[in-house]
Amino acid sequence: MSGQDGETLDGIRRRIDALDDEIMRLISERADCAQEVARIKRAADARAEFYRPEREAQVLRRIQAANPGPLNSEEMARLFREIMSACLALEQQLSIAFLGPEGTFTQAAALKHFGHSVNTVPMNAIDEVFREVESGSAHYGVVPVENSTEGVVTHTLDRFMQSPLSICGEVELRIHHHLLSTADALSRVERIYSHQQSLAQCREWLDARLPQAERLSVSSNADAARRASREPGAAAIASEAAAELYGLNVLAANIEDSPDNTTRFLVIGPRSSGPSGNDKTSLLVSARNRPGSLHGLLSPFADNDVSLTRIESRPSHCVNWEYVFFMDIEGHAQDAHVAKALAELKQEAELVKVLGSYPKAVL
Ligand SMILES: O=C(O)C(=O)C[C@]1(C(=O)O)C=C[C@@H](O)C=C1
Repeated sequence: MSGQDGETLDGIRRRIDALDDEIMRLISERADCAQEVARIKRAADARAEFYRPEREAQVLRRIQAANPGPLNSEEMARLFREIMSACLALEQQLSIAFLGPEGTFTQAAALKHFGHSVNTVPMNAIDEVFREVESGSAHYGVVPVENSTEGVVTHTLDRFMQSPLSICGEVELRIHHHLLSTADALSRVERIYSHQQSLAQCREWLDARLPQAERLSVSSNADAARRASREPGAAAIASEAAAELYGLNVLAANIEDSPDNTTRFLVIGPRSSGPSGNDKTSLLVSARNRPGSLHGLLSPFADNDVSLTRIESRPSHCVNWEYVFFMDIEGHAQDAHVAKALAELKQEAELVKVLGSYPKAVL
């Protein structure tokens, strides 16, 4: 057998072997560099942070911009994410608390962000993820914050009102829902378990294809998959990972109503990230109780050319009928124009808490 210019299959495979040797040598050299970086960080500060989200974002953005193909940029970044994950594990073995159980989209988001060389630790609730990181039992946590079709996860926003933790990253994940069951046909499905957000995201498909089946909301899609694996006649709406983990058949794939159904997750940790050159800042702001106060909260951004990309109001839980605003703005709190806007905002607002500055999601 020979290729276009007469090279035999054996010949190409010999070339691949030689390239693999070279790739391995280069990865090992890179890992040596990471160990050297760790020594420098340790010498500078005994309690040094080894994980540097801003540097990781810069590495991945540079790789995506320089990628010559034929692999697409997302795929190339995914490979480098794993190399970096393995290098970081040589510096420090990270444990990452996530909203479990095993097989949730939040776990997929944690692995997408940190790569597979970390320990992911499932928690039963968003509150427990926060507590695990607050107590120092886990280095970082990953929690869902908003979905493109169903809106914000209010539990996560509310938890920031009391938490000393900062946001140090964000992850965006395209969400594909599958109908999973031990049954082998749709006609045998009597009950469907899923998280209420997933049931909502597949409402039209369910109305059209399984109108007679009972819909039951449970704490997570992975919990739904676990139930479906035990109960005849039951199905779950969950991910492909959950299908594998619980040994279920995919009765129907990609049943979400919106084809670009995306969920955004936040990475929480003891401090926010340094500037990466393309960042976001999340704020918790409460207005003074006087006329025009909302206008006063927004004008510092307009006056300093800072884009406000999201504003969400939530009851403050301190005083009845008082509200706090969660805001996302473009830029890092250390960028001069953002720092100026924040200083002006502090003059206007009752309270301004910077929840964190962090690199915009890369992949
Ligand atoms: O540059 C650093 O600070 C490193 O520790 C190296 C490295 C990498 O492998 O590129 C590893 C971990 C950090 O999170 C960021 C980058």
